[in-house]
Amino acid sequence: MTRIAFIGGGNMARSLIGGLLKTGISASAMTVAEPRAEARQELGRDFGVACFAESRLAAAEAQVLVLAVKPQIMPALQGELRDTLQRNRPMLISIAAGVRVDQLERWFGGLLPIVRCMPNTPALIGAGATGLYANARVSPPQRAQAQHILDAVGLTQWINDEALMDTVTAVSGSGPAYFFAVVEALEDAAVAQGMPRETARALAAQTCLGAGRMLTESGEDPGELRRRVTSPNGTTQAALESFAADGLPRIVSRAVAAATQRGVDMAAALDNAS
Ligand SMILES: NC(=O)C1=CN([C@@H]2O[C@H](COP(=O)(O)OP(=O)(O)OC[C@H]3O[C@@H](n4cnc5c(N)ncnc54)[C@H](O)[C@@H]3O)[C@@H](O)[C@H]2O)C=CC1
Ligand SMILES: O=C(O)[C@@H]1CCC=N1
Repeated sequence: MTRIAFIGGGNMARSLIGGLLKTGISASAMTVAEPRAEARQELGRDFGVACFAESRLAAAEAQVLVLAVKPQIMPALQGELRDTLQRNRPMLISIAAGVRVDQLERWFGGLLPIVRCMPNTPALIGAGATGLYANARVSPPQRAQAQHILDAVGLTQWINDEALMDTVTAVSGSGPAYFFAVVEALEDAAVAQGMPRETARALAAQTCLGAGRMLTESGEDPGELRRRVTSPNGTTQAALESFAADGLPRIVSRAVAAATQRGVDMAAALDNAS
């Protein structure tokens, strides 16, 4: 039985643990390191996993360590985990935004198999999207193991060029927030025209779900799906022309560039701090 230790028991770790339990992995195969006593209690109560305040205790028997702390905390884990990593040589799976494989190798040891991945919050409901990148030390069975862990919470895509992991973060990692922001704006626009907020929210949210399902279930190109909604000189065309006049593609591409750059900058700040 592969033993998996989660270092950090926050939102993303909870979604992965919940997903893995649903795939049939036993709670006894998982441990969690989490400094907050209340969070440890909740993890034990909700999932039946053993929780520890100290990382080295949670990691002691694990073949896989999922590093699920905030990027800024990552360098501090090296002291807590050094002995365990030297003894067991587990595979590390980092889900931290921005943090590069060469940084993880510097902090935790260059000989370790390391997978850098970027999930997103829909993982909480099993509808996540994750990009994964592996260093050369990850064996084919370990690659399959890493994929199995992330498959438990949604779709996975391997990325061969690590530089594109910051793009993954900017597209699917942060992406749910973009759609929430569009739904908020749609809702506000409807309210401004006199619609009750509850009705506006229900219509906007269900439209987001319906469009997402058509995209993922029909196999059709998004452009084709858009054209099918757009009657010549109809209402959709009026809205899309307004989007085009306001430069929607440029707005989106600038936002994605800003998010990508922030990931790069976050990693650079860790270089300077560690
Ligand atoms: N929230 C999001 O949309 C996404 C977040 N991520 C990444 O996932 C990571 C975790 O994010 P969340 O789960 O949202 O954060 P979170 O704040 O919910 O969880 C982090 C947990 O780590 C714990 N922690 C702090 N110091 C620790 C230590 N020394 N040892 C063990 N645990 C420690 C904290 O108490 C907290 O419970 C971050 O690196 C983030 O970049 C990745 C994809 C999406
Ligand atoms: O905003 C962030 O930095 C994290 C990474 C992706 C989603 N949330």
